[in-house]
Amino acid sequence: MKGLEDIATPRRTKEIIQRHGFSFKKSLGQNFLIDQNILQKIVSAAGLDETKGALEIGPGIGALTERLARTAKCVTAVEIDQRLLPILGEVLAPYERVRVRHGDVLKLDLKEVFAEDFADVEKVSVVANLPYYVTTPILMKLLEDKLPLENIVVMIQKEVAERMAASPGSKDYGSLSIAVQYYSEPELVCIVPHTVFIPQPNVASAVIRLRVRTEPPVHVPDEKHFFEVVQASFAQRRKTIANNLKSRFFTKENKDALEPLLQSAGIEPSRRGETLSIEEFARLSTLLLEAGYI
Ligand SMILES: C[S@@+](CC[C@H](N)C(=O)[O-])C[C@H]1O[C@@H](n2cnc3c(N)ncnc32)[C@H](O)[C@@H]1O
Repeated sequence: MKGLEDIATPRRTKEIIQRHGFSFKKSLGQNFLIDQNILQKIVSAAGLDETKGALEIGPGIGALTERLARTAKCVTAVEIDQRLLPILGEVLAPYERVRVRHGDVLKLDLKEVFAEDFADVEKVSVVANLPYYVTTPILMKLLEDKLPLENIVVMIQKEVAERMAASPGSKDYGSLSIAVQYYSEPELVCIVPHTVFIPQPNVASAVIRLRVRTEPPVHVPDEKHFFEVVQASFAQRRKTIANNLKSRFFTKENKDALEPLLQSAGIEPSRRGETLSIEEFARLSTLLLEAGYI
């Protein structure tokens, strides 16, 4: 917007915060962005244009929101902290296509939000600098609700981003990698230095893009059972897949049935869960279900 300094500069952010007497709440994961380049990278990674909508979670004082408002057709931003509402009302006043909703995103009916706010846009992406204390529940809610999303581009803790994008065989690969990769194709966009935030978080950060899949990469007869098998396989990382599955799904009487079943899925019983691909987990959970063990 002409004549208006961007929110995401150290000077304007401090000015807004001081003028409103705002104090950061660590318990709400409040680390605000003050760097134009990072904001540009986040918005570009989302592939927005004037036909698309953006859902932001946790707008703070609007640093990212104003960027989204300049790029997308419409923006909905959900903020839990009531103290930020008057600030957002003021700083976002120049932008017409922004709606701020007060509430906890985890309690919100997002299908309803989509129906009300995004009825006239072709595609919607979630774009956010997430509160780190609830990263995984928020992302799993977005993915499991099967919302019609194109991309999810979020700033999160670097370690969590690496786990989401990890491949089989890596130390970061686990049930979170499989859950995220079942619903999306993750890609690390960039690692972010502490200096782009006020106040600076005490963990490293990264931006990740999840391209939301229209169809999962594997077919499983029952998603709940599939994820149960995945969870069980990583229950104790040092144990073999056979031992983890025996402890979870088998009894003393029937445990000998597991090894032939693993063999028939093409999986050596001595392997560890962290070496199995999503396709192997799909085969395994289907066989376990068909044989009546789960
Ligand atoms: C890391 S800050 C990001 C602020 C702003 N987007 C920025 O980049 O400067 C996270 C924001 O999420 C808000 N928040 C925390 N928990 C939330 C929840 N459950 N639902 C909605 N917003 C939440 C916080 O109040 C804060 O404004």
